[in-house]
Amino acid sequence: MAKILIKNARTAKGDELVKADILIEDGLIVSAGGEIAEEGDFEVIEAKGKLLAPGFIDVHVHLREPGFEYKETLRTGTRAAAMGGYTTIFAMPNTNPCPDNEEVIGKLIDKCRTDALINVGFYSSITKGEKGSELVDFRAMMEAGAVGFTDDGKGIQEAGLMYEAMERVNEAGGIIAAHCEDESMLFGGYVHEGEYARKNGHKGIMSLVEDLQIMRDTALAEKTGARYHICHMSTKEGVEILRRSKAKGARVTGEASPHHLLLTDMDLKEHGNWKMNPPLRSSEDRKALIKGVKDGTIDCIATDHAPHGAEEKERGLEKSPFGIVGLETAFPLLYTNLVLKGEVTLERLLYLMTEGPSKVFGLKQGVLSPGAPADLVLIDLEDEWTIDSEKFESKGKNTPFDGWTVTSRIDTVICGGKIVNIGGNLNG
Ligand SMILES: NC(=O)N[C@@H](CC(=O)O)C(=O)O
Ligand SMILES: [Zn+2]
Ligand SMILES: [Zn+2]
Repeated sequence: MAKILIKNARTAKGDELVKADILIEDGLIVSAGGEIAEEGDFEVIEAKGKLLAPGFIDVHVHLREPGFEYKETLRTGTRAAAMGGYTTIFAMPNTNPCPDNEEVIGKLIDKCRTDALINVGFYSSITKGEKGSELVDFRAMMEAGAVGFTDDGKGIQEAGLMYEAMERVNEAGGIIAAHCEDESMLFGGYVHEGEYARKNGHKGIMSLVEDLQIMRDTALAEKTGARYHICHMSTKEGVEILRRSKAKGARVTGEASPHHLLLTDMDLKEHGNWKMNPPLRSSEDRKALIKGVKDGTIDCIATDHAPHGAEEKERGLEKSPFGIVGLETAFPLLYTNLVLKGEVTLERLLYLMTEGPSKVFGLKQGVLSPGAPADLVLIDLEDEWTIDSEKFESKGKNTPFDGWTVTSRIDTVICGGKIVNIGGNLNG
């Protein structure tokens, strides 16, 4: 494989951008930082001061294959990811069939060889068919390549079942990623129980729906010693419980999604594109998530990219399915609205999209060190553009951010030493 030298890029160090060249060969980083002489037989990419970072890692993506190919496929979802600067994504198992056995997960891993533009990892479900009763064979699923275990889309309703799952996942050396939702506490709610729901006559979802399972599961993780990761955290109480559990030494981590970091229930509109699970919460919740992002309580940012058909999302807040897309807008939205507004540093944001998730799942990606996979992104931090969902590579156009103007654009994406996105043109 060809050698590539990227000249005159810049990396984020504290509040500064420092000049960096990077040399890659055979799909790996050979050296990074400082100046590298232009001698030898390699392709040179002139970065012209663009920001260089490890390719982004998103540990929470819905690719919808098999079973819901009209919403997304391995191909369209990984193309969307490559547009967003991602080089590694983990796909959720709420598909049909569901990867709860070696055969289904094996087929998905195989199909990625032809269909995926970037690295894809697959979660196994925790229970057979995500039905919440019979546990999968955790060891066998890990041997078949599962990156973790989740029943995402649903919470595990019984404490005893989660306890047993943690015991077995721990024995197998795996990690549970939990969608926290106590269904007995829903009472028909579909948006946050807050000001917007009250004013507009909608049924609310209490924060407790999420917090009760976070309390229960952190207690179970403390008892069992299992690796436990909280998906799409949305409440201030949840952040505080995670902070306390970490202080006790439990092996617990958490992720937050761009929409929960940027929007509140008062941003809701009467359209399905503002409906997701967990729902947009209050401004105190949003502030607590940002605090968690800054102080290290929250370990990574994950989009929870959840594409749906346009007609499904036309059914309004009450009747449309939960979920919004996120892969193609995450970095520009967060850079524009958190970094440029002084809420979070660029270095911290990048950490949460690279090394943070890499550490949670024990990956070799996510760093710019010699020997690491050459998964890289170059970003133009000055370019200003307006989000237009019609231009998405994703089949899902369901975003509340349509029409938002953002600063920064993903310019080049290299995955395993191969250029997969150059100036928005995808390769492969
Ligand atoms: N987040 C969502 O609102 N929807 C997800 C399921 C999930 O992540 O819980 C989906 O599969 O559409
Ligand atoms: Zn979920
Ligand atoms: Zn999800």
